Amino acid sequence: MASIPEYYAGKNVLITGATGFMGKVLVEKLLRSCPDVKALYILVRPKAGQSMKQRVSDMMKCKLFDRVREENPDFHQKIVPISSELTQPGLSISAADVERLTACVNIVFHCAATIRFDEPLKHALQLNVIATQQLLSLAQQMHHLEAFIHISTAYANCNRRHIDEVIYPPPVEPKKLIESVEWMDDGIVRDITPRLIGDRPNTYTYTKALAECVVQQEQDKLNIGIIRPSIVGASWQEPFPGWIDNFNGPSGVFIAAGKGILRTMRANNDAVADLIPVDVVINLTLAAGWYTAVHRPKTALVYNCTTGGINPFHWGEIGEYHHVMSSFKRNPLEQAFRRPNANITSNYLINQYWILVSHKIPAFIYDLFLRLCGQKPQMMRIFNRLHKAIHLLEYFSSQDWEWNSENMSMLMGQLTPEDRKTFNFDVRQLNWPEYIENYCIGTKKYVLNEDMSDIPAARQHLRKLRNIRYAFNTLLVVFIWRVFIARSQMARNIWYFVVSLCFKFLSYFRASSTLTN
Ligand SMILES: CCCCCCCCCCCCCCCC(=O)SCCNC(=O)CCNC(=O)[C@H](O)C(C)(C)COP(=O)(O)OP(=O)(O)OC[C@H]1O[C@@H](n2cnc3c(N)ncnc32)[C@H](O)[C@@H]1OP(=O)(O)O
Ligand SMILES: NC(=O)C1=CN([C@@H]2O[C@H](COP(=O)(O)OP(=O)(O)OC[C@H]3O[C@@H](n4cnc5c(N)ncnc54)[C@H](OP(=O)(O)O)[C@@H]3O)[C@@H](O)[C@H]2O)C=CC1
Repeated sequence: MASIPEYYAGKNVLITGATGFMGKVLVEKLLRSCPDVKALYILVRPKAGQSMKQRVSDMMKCKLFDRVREENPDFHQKIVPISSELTQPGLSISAADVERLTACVNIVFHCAATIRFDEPLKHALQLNVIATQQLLSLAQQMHHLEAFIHISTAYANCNRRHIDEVIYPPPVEPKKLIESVEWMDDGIVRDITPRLIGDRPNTYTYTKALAECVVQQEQDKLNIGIIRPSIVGASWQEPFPGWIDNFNGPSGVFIAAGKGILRTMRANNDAVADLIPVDVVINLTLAAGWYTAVHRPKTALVYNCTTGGINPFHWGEIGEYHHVMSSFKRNPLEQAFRRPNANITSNYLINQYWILVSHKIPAFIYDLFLRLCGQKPQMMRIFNRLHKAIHLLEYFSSQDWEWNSENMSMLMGQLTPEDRKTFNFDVRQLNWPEYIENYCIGTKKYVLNEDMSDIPAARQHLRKLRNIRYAFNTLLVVFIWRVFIARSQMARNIWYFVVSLCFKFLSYFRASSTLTN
């Protein structure tokens, strides 16, 4: 049987979402580890005033491609951009491009989606469900298609506690919902959204569940694989540790904590923090593409791509052992607002207390200071945005899910020893403290584009912040002393009583230690 690189040799691959976080890693890994792949057709739209070509050329200059660029400087010749806006009829692919794709594509990876939690339902439906439907229709016209791999999310069924590798019945028949929403104006759809999504937290998980159902409906006509990653984080090993390029999920939280802005967050310390490195997801995806094409399973196979059941890591471990905080103290971010020191609690009231004391009051004081210096206040605005993001994420950090990941283990068993190394998705080998350290460094280097040579200056800045805190605390004690204690006879009596008690306690200890010696 062909190995994974042998299978992809000479194949034409179609990828949606190639300009996104996971899509880029998929393109890079295919080019690097399957060097004989024939061509990668990527569906790209023009965006933010940039043409499709410009976007693709910028993407290929990205540091992520350094390794493949070194190994094969002409790698870009294998990338064929196809102009496409997925929310438009026919995915707005030109007739000539449709002809080209249907004539040659052998395998499709569908990564594109809107992953925003606050996306209006109509738009989320358009992109996550209708575009998937349209892509499936296009796939059916492809004469040489061998596999269709759809990227879903492990949280598509987050309304369940135990999630098997099956496609659950959809909350509503997607076709009916699409037809009804079509004629409604945006206001009506907004009003009925909470009723529709029911016990799911957002339109993202809801539409991803519907998309799985749409994909399943084609399982008799296509060879389908569905990958369900949990919380996708920075790369573990490939192409280098710690690569990350966005603020989504935990990355934004880590950065906010590293900058000393985020000081408290609600999470269940005992719940599993089901992070999964992006390179693990992509290795599994490529292996699943190979397996689906070679073995042609009769029904769509679902792969829960998670770590919790195999090598669990808990939110409490991030807080308790301060993996994130200690990493940012060793490798501080530039111009931190305060020293990194975030507290994780599951208690709503304690969290609210810290939000007031450690977020709102410092933001108010800082904004006051900015106003006095004649500058525009900004901290309160930053905190409001942070609270909005955190509020949307807390659903995922406050609960526990159990995913069955048997298909992931089954797939691993099917690989040759060589493929198991090249396309490693064995998360038992993952060392969490080391991974989190590289993740934090990755946010500094690749998301914030900060230079590692500035670390001594950043450490100096943290020392300055610590001295400011000591000075502030001393001033506060003196102030409290002056205002509350020095002015009241009773407070003074209590104070002297406490001091004399401490003194007696100390004398007793000194005496007893002299006796034992
Ligand atoms: C030490 C403690 C550890 C505890 C750690 C717990 C982590 C618990 C993670 C669970 C995670 C589950 C994940 C499910 C797994 C999926 O299946 S899928 C993918 C997950 N999807 C996402 O994470 C998308 C979530 N993000 C959103 O929906 C939108 O960005 C938001 C949060 C609604 C904000 O929307 P918006 O106000 O329009 O703003 P947007 O333009 O997106 O960003 C505004 C600013 O906020 C920043 N920002 C965006 N996202 C974030 C963020 N997550 N955090 C902070 N800042 C952010 C942006 O950088 C931006 O800053 P500027 O560049 O303007 O300075
Ligand atoms: N990140 C995560 O934690 C997780 C992600 N997933 C799933 O993985 C997949 C990839 O996620 P990720 O890479 O993080 O997401 P990104 O947001 O980084 O990428 C989304 C991709 O979809 C493309 N896209 C969005 N809208 C359109 C459109 N209208 N027309 C054409 N292309 C469009 C984007 O293109 P453009 O650059 O033009 O915007 C981009 O390439 C998604 O299906 C997501 O549900 C699952 C679990 C967790």
